[in-house]
Amino acid sequence: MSVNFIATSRLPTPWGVFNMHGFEELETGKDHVALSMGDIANGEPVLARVHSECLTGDALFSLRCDCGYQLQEALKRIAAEGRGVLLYLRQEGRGIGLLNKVKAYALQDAGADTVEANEALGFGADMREYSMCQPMLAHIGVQSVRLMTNNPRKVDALTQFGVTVVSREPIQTGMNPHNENYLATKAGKLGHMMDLDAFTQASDVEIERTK
Ligand SMILES: Nc1nc2c(ncn2[C@@H]2O[C@H](COP(=O)(O)OP(=O)(O)OP(=O)(O)O)[C@@H](O)[C@H]2O)c(=O)[nH]1
Ligand SMILES: [Zn+2]
Repeated sequence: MSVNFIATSRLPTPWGVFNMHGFEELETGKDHVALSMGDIANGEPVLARVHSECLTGDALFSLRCDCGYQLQEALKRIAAEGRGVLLYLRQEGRGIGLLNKVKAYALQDAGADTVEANEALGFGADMREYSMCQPMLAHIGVQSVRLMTNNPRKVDALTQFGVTVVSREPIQTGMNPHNENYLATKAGKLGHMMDLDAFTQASDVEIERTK
């Protein structure tokens, strides 16, 4: 996928000030952003997260998944190193879109797991693609990454599309009673490498409110 670079701005966050780089996919018009911090163009491998949009988890505080927790954790780790990059990709619902994800959640409320729900709607378990990542990273000078992910298929897909992944760094956080089954399905059916005992839990206060 070719991308057009649009502009760079500052993005202050609770963990530090990032640079936000906006891109547009030429073929689809979809927009994506990269958040960066520090000297990412000096040739040293860059701590990186390739994060797929999850409106419910990233912005609406949903406890159904671990996305919002991973997003915060990635930004915190980058800020702690003072150097890194996060690609925020607009591939909501593993690529099926927001409203289809709401339909999938409705099927999950009735007993399906995350993979069965996608398949019942006529989609594959994971419809994302990563061809925009290499050109986005190249534009901001990143040559290789230490990728924060539990998903080995993401490492393979990025590698296939020309991104040099020198290592994988686990990012296990935000487990709570609402997403235990979801995380177990990711580990069991989607091949995520997760040690369910090593997860950081969402705080007791957050869980208490949802009983
Ligand atoms: N279709 C569908 N998409 C979901 C569901 N829960 C989360 N998502 C989407 O899944 C994407 C995140 O993918 P995950 O499978 O959680 O994790 P990953 O990106 O593959 O792997 P990590 O790098 O380890 O986080 C986001 O686009 C979410 O919107 C669900 O139940 N159904
Ligand atoms: Zn999510």
